[in-house]
Amino acid sequence: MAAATVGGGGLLLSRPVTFVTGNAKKLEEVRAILGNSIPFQSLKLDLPELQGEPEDISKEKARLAAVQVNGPVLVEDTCLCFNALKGLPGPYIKWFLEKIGHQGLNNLLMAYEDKSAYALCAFSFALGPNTEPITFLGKTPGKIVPPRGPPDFGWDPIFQPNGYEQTYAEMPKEEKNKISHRYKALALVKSHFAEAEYAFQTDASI
Ligand SMILES: O=P(O)(O)OP(=O)(O)OP(=O)(O)OC[C@H]1O[C@@H](n2cnc3c(O)ncnc32)[C@H](O)[C@@H]1O
Ligand SMILES: [Mg+2]
Repeated sequence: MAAATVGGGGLLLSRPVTFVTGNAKKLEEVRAILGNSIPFQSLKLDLPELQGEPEDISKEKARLAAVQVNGPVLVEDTCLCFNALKGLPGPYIKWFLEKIGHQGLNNLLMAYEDKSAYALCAFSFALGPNTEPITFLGKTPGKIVPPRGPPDFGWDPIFQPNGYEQTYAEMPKEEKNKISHRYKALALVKSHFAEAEYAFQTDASI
């Protein structure tokens, strides 16, 4: 069993939460943003790239991860959505980026005045296999610009958040982590964990 109720209304989880991702940069940011607020371990696993609406993709990712881990899991799926293209590439940004790169993504918007976009992060948490995942969304609006800054992480060089002169790539990491789509979604994850009062069974308590 993945979880049991404990005194005080909290849930006792049989294992620590596993954050499943194949992306080292994501993991780095999640670690930096969460600090010690939620104890988790990570598992490098390339889950299938699914199709559909961001929230549904994230939930399905959590279901697949929970089966693999056989315990509580956290996953996330990130979208980069162009308003002129009605939200595309959205969840398909990974392949668009891989195939056409930063310049190609700029070119997609050449026919449009509107360069506005938003970064969307959908975290899903599942207590274990056969449990319905809960999803937390974080969204940061901005615009698509010609690449500026170190090309360390995905599309960071072409995304300039509203209210900033710098792209995500040009900003100090701490600054990105205060305003990012990932930060906003994780703030909701943290609140959920605080409210749910999950307790984690350690070896000592088994
Ligand atoms: O294993 P998972 O967690 O799925 O990792 P992934 O790299 O496959 O990630 P996604 O499926 O969420 O695809 C999102 C794409 O956007 C990129 N990406 C995700 N977050 C980003 C961020 O904050 N800044 C820039 N690029 C990002 C990422 O490198 C992918 O190319
Ligand atoms: Mg992926």
